[in-house]
Amino acid sequence: MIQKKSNIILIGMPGSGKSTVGVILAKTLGMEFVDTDILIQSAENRTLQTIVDNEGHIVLREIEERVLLTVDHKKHIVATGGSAAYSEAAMLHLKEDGIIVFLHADLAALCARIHNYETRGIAKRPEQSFDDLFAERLALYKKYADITILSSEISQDDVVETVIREVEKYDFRAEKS
Ligand SMILES: Nc1ncnc2c1ncn2[C@@H]1O[C@H](COP(=O)(O)OP(=O)(O)O)[C@@H](O)[C@H]1O
Ligand SMILES: O=C(O)C1=C[C@@H](OP(=O)(O)O)[C@@H](O)[C@H](O)C1
Ligand SMILES: [Mg+2]
Repeated sequence: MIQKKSNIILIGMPGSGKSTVGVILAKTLGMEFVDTDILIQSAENRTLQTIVDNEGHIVLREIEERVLLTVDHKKHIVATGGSAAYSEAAMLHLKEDGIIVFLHADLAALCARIHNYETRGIAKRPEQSFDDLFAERLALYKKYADITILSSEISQDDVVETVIREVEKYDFRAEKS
């Protein structure tokens, strides 16, 4: 028997809309919302940028993997951080009960939305440009995505509508039981 998925997992670059779209999706579908960046900060009792500043981006990715592997939420919209896709173990764990939705915005749209590239706690090499990070990650997001939504040119509300339309084609149970 095919196990229906109960979560929607949002992945994508910083600025792709995971956190903001995630909240609207949860309200629209009557589901719960969790942002894994907040789970990390609660577990660590410090900000993501503090982790990067003090211990570097690799340690942030390791902490993120640990936290993602503890996620056992049901019927949640899960907004991940942009670096979640570096962990194969974490992505496969989230996929067990989640449809993975890649919010794919192009570089120009992302740059227009992100104004705090150096202070947002991004898990990147210190000298790494946003363009380079985008190129490095694209293959990872594509690898894990069940659904890809092109979100550069459309409003947050239209992204929400598109996600809902696309997940309906999957084995997904959003209804409350
Ligand atoms: N479809 C969209 N159109 C325009 N702006 C958007 C869209 N999606 C998100 N944004 C804006 O981009 C910024 C970053 O969004 P955010 O949800 O924090 O991204 P993420 O969690 O993926 O890093 C926010 O200011 C948000 O309002
Ligand atoms: O892309 C990244 O390396 C990161 C993005 C952040 O989340 P958003 O994608 O929500 O900005 C956060 O997880 C962390 O600071 C690392
Ligand atoms: Mg976010």
